[in-house]
Amino acid sequence: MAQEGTPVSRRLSTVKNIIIVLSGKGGVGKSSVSTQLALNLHASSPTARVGILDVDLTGPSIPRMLGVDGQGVHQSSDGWVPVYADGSAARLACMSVGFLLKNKGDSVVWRGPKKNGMIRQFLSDVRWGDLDYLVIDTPPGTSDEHLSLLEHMAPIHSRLSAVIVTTPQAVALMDAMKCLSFTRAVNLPVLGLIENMSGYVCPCCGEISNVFSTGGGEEMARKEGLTFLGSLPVDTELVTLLDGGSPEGGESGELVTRYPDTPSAKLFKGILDVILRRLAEAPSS
Ligand SMILES: Nc1ncnc2c1ncn2[C@@H]1O[C@H](COP(=O)(O)OP(=O)(O)OP(=O)(O)O)[C@@H](O)[C@H]1O
Ligand code: SF4
Repeated sequence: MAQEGTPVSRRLSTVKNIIIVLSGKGGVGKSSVSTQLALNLHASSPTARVGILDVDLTGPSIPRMLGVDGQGVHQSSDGWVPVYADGSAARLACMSVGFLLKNKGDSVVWRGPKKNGMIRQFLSDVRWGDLDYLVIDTPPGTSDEHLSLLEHMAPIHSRLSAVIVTTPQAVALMDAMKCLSFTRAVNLPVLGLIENMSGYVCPCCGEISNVFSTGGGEEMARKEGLTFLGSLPVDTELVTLLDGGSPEGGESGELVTRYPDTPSAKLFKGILDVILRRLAEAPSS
């Protein structure tokens, strides 16, 4: 097929759905939502094959959240072999610039063309194999990385969709609006909006208290004609799991087995149901 002619489109021809996770503002929990989305998609069926690609080049956090940051990718004759976060099951593949840095904690200071080249390489050189879903975690805002991603994936645009993450605060919502305008400008379908850090799960009794404002995301979704995917409260169990990795990195598969017991996992199931329904409605390539 003519549209499958670029190295990126050829490599991603075995990927059924590509979900780009966006946020207007930094620190609203985009990477934790990307990680949870990948974990929930992985758990959605015993055969689901999921990839997660971290293109937050200057602040890659997915390897740490998945508990695999001590590991490295290696080069095969057919490209980079991703790191599997579910151990020998090998159904949850992860690729991040974090695996390529010499020292943990090193940061990447690259100009636009180098970032663009790295993103192209991530999209064309990773040996994902057959995937039902590829989740892409992006930097906050709408930057060179977002434009590069969309440019390289233009031939497979019909398989792309986005999820927008915000917190309930007015300043985050304003930035989420900018993000939404970006998706409209580049004609990227939005599956819906998630309001993260919406209320607080009490570590003693598990009750959700609305200590901060909540509902702003839902209100924005209603006004803008977006699907509201759901709210996720501040969950101390989740943060311990995602941020508490050992200095050497965690055991592969550990997060996959521990995550389902968190309050967030139970709430994310509802969000996943809506995402899967929305994906089924969307026209496929
Ligand atoms: N619902 C939540 N409950 C508790 N902690 C959370 C929640 N969501 C995110 N966090 C924590 O908040 C911090 C920031 O989250 P995260 O890195 O996912 O944000 P981000 O939007 O991807 O940030 P960046 O701007 O660096 O890309 C992390 O320590 C994460 O574990
Ligand atoms: S929700 Fe409030 S009252 Fe209930 S256990 Fe937690 S802190 Fe105590």
